[in-house]
Amino acid sequence: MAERFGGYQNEIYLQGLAGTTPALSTDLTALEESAAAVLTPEALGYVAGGAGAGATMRANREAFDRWKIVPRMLTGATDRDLTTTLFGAELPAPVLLAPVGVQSIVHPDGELATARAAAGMGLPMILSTASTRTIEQVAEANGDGPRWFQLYWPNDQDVTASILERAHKAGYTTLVVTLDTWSLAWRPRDLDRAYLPFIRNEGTAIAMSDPAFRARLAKTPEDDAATAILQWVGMFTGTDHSWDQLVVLRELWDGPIVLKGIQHVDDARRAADAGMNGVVVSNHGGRQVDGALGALEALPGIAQAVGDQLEVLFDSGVRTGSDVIKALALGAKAVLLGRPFVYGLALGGEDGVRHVLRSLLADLDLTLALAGHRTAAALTPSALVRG
Ligand SMILES: Cc1cc2nc3c(=O)[nH]c(=O)nc-3n(C[C@H](O)[C@H](O)[C@H](O)COP(=O)(O)O)c2cc1C
Ligand SMILES: O=C(O)C(=O)c1ccccc1
Repeated sequence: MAERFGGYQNEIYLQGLAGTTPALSTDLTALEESAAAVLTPEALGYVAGGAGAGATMRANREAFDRWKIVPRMLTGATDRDLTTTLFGAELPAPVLLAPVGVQSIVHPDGELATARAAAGMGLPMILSTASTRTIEQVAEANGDGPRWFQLYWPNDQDVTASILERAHKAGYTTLVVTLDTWSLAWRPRDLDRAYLPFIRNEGTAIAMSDPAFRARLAKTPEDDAATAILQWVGMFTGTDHSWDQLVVLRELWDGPIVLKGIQHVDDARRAADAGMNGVVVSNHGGRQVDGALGALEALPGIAQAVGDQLEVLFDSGVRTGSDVIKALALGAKAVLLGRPFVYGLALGGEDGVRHVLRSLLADLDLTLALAGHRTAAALTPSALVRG
């Protein structure tokens, strides 16, 4: 029988009989405000901030608000099935943890806490290239949980090859190549504080522990951190690539490859033509092109064009169970959860991330049921109306 994620609701009410209420809100949209009380202004600005004037961050939410669920009655939705299959692996629910760099700025356990919480739920964690722990440390914390690796594509092929080899050896199964952040956007909340985590050596652990990266340095990062950091910035940011170069990654990675940051139908088609296995329809949570369309607006066209050839995933603005339902109904196979789990991490470490995931899945399970659907995988646009 499928796992009953909605059970978290009963658990919370029963704990209430013993006088206990949840340590963190069950309203994931409220967590940013709670996290503001525990984070430094720099870390909060980095996580919550977006590009430019924040128009695309707002557009992400507005795009969800434009679609409404039309609930159906007496459909026999008592026993739900949230499972989905991605690249041959069954997931308990259509949710992954988005790649988020520099997690030590919000909690000392950083990516290790996230890896433990994700493994406990059986949901894939996507480890960022800008992690504050090494590929191997996160794999160990993740144990037998599913794990994917996100690549910020270096401009050095030996370093790329070395990082991908390490990820493969450490049991990361799927490669996510992020295309929309080859350079950081104009982000006023960070600029006004002159705050950039990785020039303070936060989020560079993977490169600093990499033999190919270290071979490029005259002195070790331990002896000369400043030079190593500049080398990191030059190698991992500022270089765009081209569609032709994807063949290199195909040669270096023996497993599914997913392109993240796809927003145009033609780019989704090019991904399919280039032999890629999936795309994440995403605008990076409004952190890159201010004025770009809400990510959900891009989803239906892309799903229609390539959904039969590629796994179409989605992120940017997912906050509730109904958001997940909308994205699935509009053609996503699964969604990536971003900022909400980072706030959970900030507020409660591993327990905080687990609470956020359990809350989202309980909300998804109950909302799916009450909207009259038994399985998440069978959702179609007919579950929605544009209002
Ligand atoms: C603090 C922060 C760091 C991020 N770091 C990365 C990263 O290292 N690699 C990546 O592909 N995406 C990164 N992202 C983008 C997320 O993977 C995801 O696309 C985004 O958070 C979705 O938007 P949402 O959080 O508003 O739902 C980051 C997002 C945030 C908020
Ligand atoms: O801040 C981001 O959105 C992001 O993707 C990133 C890029 C480089 C290092 C850390 C995070």
